Amino acid sequence: MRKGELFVLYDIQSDKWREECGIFGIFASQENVALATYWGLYALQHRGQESAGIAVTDGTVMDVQRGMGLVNEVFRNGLPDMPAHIAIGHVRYSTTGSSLLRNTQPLLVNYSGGQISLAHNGNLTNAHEIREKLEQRGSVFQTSIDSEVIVNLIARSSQATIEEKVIDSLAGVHGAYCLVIMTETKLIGVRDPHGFRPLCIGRLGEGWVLASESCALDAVGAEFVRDVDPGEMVIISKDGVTSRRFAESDRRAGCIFEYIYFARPDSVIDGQSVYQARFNMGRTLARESGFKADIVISVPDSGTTAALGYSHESGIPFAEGLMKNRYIGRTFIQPEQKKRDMGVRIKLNAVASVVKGKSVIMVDDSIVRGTTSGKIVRMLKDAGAKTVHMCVSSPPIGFPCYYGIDTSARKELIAATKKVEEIRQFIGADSLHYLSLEGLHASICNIPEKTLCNACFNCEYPAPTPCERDCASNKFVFEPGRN
Ligand SMILES: O=P(O)(O)OC[C@H]1O[C@H](OP(=O)(O)OP(=O)(O)O)[C@H](O)[C@@H]1O
Ligand SMILES: NC(=O)CC[C@H](N)C(=O)O
Ligand SMILES: [Mg+2]
Repeated sequence: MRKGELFVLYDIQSDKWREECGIFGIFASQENVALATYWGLYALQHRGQESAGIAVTDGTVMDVQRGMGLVNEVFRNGLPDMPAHIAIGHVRYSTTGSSLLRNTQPLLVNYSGGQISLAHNGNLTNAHEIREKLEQRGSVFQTSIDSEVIVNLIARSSQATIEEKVIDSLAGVHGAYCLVIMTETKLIGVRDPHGFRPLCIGRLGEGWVLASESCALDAVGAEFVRDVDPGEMVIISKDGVTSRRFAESDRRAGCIFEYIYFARPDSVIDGQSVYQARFNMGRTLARESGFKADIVISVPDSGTTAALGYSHESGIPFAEGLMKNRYIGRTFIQPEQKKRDMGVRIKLNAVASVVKGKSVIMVDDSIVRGTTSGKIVRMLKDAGAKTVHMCVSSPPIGFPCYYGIDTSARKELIAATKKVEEIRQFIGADSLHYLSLEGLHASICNIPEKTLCNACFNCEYPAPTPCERDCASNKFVFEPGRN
């Protein structure tokens, strides 16, 4: 580094091609609800690392604290400081609207009916159109996120109760949304009719908890009760929990990538253990690929469970051939350096004593741009690995996601333009095998195949997308951008 040289803050932890948000809500008069939300968000940190926020109410007023960064950074100086019996929280990875302080969630607004706070996981595919119409009718927006459209629609609704206002607001909204909504006296949870994103409900003493994943219920000592159904609204008040079906689902479409990568392996989503699904993916991958080698290694963290399954099925011993720096967070690097190269090297390193002279099967959950796998294959070879067979526990990702995952544009997806053999050459592996879509479905054995969204693999989008799409020519007229 030269003296006086400019440095940029590069968030290696956030250099992820795809994440989404995590939401949490609690109604419990006996608990410190702000603290419980903090721990809940901590457990959901893997779902979004750009910003975090917690909103609380004591029944009369609301307060919200939001900031950029990880949960422990945002609340370094304390939590919202008021006695409260309801709280909601959010960890964000932006899909619509840039990663800015003004776009952090939960949103909190005053309207004629009082105050309302909302946190959203998902992505609305017609938010731009709705926003334009609302602006023409005089609405003003404080953020550039899609989620604010729902808040605005709720505030404008002429329905009498908050439940009716929420239902009214969602009638014309398309895409993916799991919501936690807080009023002064109620906590409301909503899951869109396709059930793209997960949302579950738990019991904590006399109180109730809503969370994106069951691992957050575990973190606060809540007992899992059930998943919120697609098209269902749950209303929690001092009188307990009531449920309303606000829309019929013509096609249930839970995101398949929750099982492959997003969700924590200790979570159970819609009755399917994420760990078991990933382990099965590894076993199926071993049967499909038939590769033989001295050792099976994983690309930590998310490739590890599938690698264990591969080792179990094939009888080839599992070894830790790559180490991940567990303290990886924000790092300063020189702007002219290739960020991702540096990122991979800081994040992962080969264990030469494990891989030297060995033929290696390396299991990872996905290849997106191919940057991670390419660097790691080189790293392993430099450390003395004889051969590297790459096994991927998902099919090639050829199509972007519009339902809450900030996927790369299609042109950045390596499988959109290259065949498997070309990808193998690009990453420098000796062989490459992707899990088949059939093998993937067989691995997620508790969920019927037809109720999952596979659009990133087969271009079969279960709900409207925000662009004109021509599957035959694979041309997208409009790629959703950031603003
Ligand atoms: O082909 P690429 O564009 O390089 O992306 C693919 C890699 O990204 C993801 O891991 P990530 O770095 O998010 O970390 P994690 O597995 O530790 O969560 C995924 O598990 C792959 O390893
Ligand atoms: N990843 C998400 O679920 C993001 C939620 C919302 N669309 C936002 O950008 O804030
Ligand atoms: Mg990974």
